[in-house]
Parts: sequence; C-alpha cells; structure tokens
Amino acid sequence: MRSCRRTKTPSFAVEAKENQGGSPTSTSSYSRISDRCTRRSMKNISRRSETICFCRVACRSFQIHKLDPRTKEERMESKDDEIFAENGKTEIPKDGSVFGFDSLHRLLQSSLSPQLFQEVSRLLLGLNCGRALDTIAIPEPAKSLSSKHDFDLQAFSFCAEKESLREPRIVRVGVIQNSIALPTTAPLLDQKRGIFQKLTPIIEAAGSSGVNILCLQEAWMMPFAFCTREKKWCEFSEPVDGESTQFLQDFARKYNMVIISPILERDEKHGQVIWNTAVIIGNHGNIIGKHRKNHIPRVGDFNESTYYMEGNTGHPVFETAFGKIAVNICYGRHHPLNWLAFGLNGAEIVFNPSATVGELSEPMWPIEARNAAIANSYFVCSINRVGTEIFPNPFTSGDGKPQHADFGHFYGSSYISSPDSSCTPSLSRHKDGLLISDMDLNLCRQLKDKWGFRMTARYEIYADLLARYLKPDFEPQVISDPLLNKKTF
Ligand SMILES: NC(=O)NCCC(=O)O
Repeated sequence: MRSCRRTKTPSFAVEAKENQGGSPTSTSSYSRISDRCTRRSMKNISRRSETICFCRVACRSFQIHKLDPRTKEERMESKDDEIFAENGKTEIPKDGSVFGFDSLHRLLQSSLSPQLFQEVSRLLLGLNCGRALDTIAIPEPAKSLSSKHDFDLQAFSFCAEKESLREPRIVRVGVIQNSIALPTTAPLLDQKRGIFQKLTPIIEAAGSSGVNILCLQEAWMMPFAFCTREKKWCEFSEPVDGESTQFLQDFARKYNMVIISPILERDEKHGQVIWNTAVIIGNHGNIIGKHRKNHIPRVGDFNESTYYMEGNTGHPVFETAFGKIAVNICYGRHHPLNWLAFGLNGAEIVFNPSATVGELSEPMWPIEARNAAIANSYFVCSINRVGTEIFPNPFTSGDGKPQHADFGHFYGSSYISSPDSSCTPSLSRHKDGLLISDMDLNLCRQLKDKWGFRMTARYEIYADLLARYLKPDFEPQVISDPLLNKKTF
C-alpha cells in the first residue's frame, strides 16, 4: 500500500507551472490594459472599485505570461487579437485548444494571480479532506516518454481520513485519451496497428509509473465511425480474446496492471452479433470478464444502433487485486439508474470510457460523472477521445444539417471525480494524454457514513413507482389544481 502523504511543493507542480508560463503576478502586469478590454468591461459596471477589479481579472485572461526559457524573465503576449475577430466575435481555435491552452484550468492558471487561481480552483474543483488535491511526482521515464511523444501527463492524489481500524487502501489509477493514428482512408489493419503503436509509449508511461488499474477510451482500437452508418467499419470488431486484448495482456503481465479495454466486440459464438464491450484484463494478463454497453445513443450523429446491440450483461462489478471496479460506457453516463446499479453492486471505482463531441455534450461533461461519484459514494474516471476524425464519404443524420464528413471535435478533457465532490483538473482538450491518480478507497465508506445516502435512499418507494410505471396501464401521479379550468374572476 502506498502512503498518502501531502507534499508541500511537488516538483511536478512547479514544472507544470513553468511549462504553462504560470509566473507570479506583478502589479505591472495589470498596467497593460488594452483599450478594447477596458471599454468592454466598463460597459456594464458602474462602481469604480468593481470596475478596476473586473478589468484586472478580465484583461489578465487575455494576456499570456511566458517565462523565457533562457533568461527566465517574464514575457507577456497579448492574446486578445487572436481571440476577438474584427467584428468582436470569438474565433474558436481549429486545433481544439482553449485559445492556445491545453485546458480551461491551464488558461486560468496562466492568467490569474496565484491567489485568485487558488480560490477559483477551490470553487471549480472542490477540496479533498479540506485541501486542494496534491500533485504527485511523476517518475522520470514517464516524463521523458511524455515529452518525446508529446502527450499530456498529469498526476494527482486523493486522500481519505485516517481510520483507527482500517489501513488506507490506496490504488493508482490511470486513464488514457488519444486521437487516431492514421487517416480513416488507410487500410483498416494499418489503422488498428497504428493505434497500437501510438498507445505503446503512453501505456509504458502508465506501467512505469506504477499504475495499478488502467482504462482506455471507448472503442479505442478504431476510428469512431458510427456516424457514417457504413457497414464496412464492422470489420474492426473482434472477439473478447482477439488481437486488441492480446496486445494489452502483455502490458498487464509486464506491469502487474489491471487493464480495461473498451472494444467493438464480435460474438462469434452467437451468430456474429456485435456489441460495444469493455474487456477486463486482470493483472496476470487473464481475462476477468466483460461488460456490454447498456444504453445506445440516439442523438445527433451517434448512429450507433446501426452497429451493435443493447448490452445484456447487467451491471457487473469486477473484484480485482486492486479494488472493486465497474464500467459505465459513454452514453450510459446520462442514466442515473445505470450509475446507481453499479453502486448497488458495490463498485468503488466506475470507469466511463467515452467518445463525445464538443457541440453536443461539453457543458454536461464536467457535471454528470462528478454528480454520479457524489450520489453513489464511489470514484469515477471519465475518459474521452481526442481530435477530429474525417471519413471518406459525407453523411447526414436526419437533423436538417448539411451533409458533413466528421462528427466534430472529440474534446478529450478526461478527469477523475471523487465521492467527496472534489475532482482533478482535466487533461488536454486537444492532445493525447495520461491522467494518473492515487485514490484511497476508504473514502467511499467514509462518505457513506458522512452523508448516509444509502440509508436515506428510500429505494422501496422508487421500486414501487418503477414497477407501476412499467405496466401498460400506468397513470402518472398528478394532482391538478381544481381551479385550473375554472374562471376565478
Ligand atoms: N459514444 C457515445 O455513446 N456517445 C454519445 C454521445 C454522448 O453521450 O455524449
């Protein structure tokens, strides 16, 4: 078991700050306030003190502080010309970044004074055991893999209170987000092998950092071609013990690591039926079991029901060497009962491997998994793929949009939520990444004891409602105001 120590100035944090140009604030930084910014901020604020305060925050948001790597002096670049076009409208960067930053968190870190950033982070990410999450020092081999192969690498640690009768149960979890390796026009086998090759250094980084449980993104071994409705993409499907599983089994054995591998599954024993499945590979390289996605999207270009069936594996929890885990695949995150069922079966960590795009779901992304972690007293690891995948033939989805050849931007932003409502910052919005987190699983029971959600849940009244609701003669319990349809004057 790892010990859960609080380090004062983790070297990784300092480095990350330098990389992001997060230099300390000086008052002179505020003096370069652009006319445009001043006009904009003054428009709606009348009181002088408020105006100054607002200007400072707003204008710093559009100025980028960078440390010159040679002189270590602060350079400041104004970004507002890049952000606002002539007509005053924002231009969304095509690369998927947040105006040149990997994430909103990093934009804020670079733009706010350290004190403001600390308070903003507290409000956005919450506190774990009353404190901001610690970063953990990442081993050198992983750091050099991340610089060589240009993937985002972040690591945090969730603590629990010390208990008198139980030892801490700290596990190290890793999640990987990635873009595809080759264009969707390349031969299918090359595409799949290209992804294997791309993922190898990221998985190596996880293994060499001592990750105990690693999860990849939904259908990681193929482009997310389900928008097209073309049947040729079915060729990517594999049996549970197929090539992709074998590829990962080697890493599981090498690093004594449980690996969750979400694939497109072909069930050769049942008439070639296709499923969206997570294979759970044990830390000895054995296959512990599988879970098939329960809820299939019927939204936008997510035409997934053309390809695979609604899962028939229930809500299994897999008892592994490192804890009880479950997998709620992508669209299942919109279904609170799906989350609940994994919790009722005793999950301590639920992984949510996903593939979703900005226009559709980005405002929901930071909320749903975090809410599930709180409501069910378990950890949730949310993973989303990255990049824009362009397909050879344009398609439509009956929603009035002109034909197009891509889903839109998969916005990455993988993150981890804790039952105490705190969460990590998210990985990059546009780059591959590995997010590592230590978590003391004792926190799950501690939160159950604190909030008593299980004890106050009143499942019987909901079981009764659901049983009635499922009957064809169900009548909703609505009590109408008797005066509704009467004239009262
Ligand atoms: N892969 C998948 O189920 N996507 C649906 C879109 C969403 O849930 O955001």
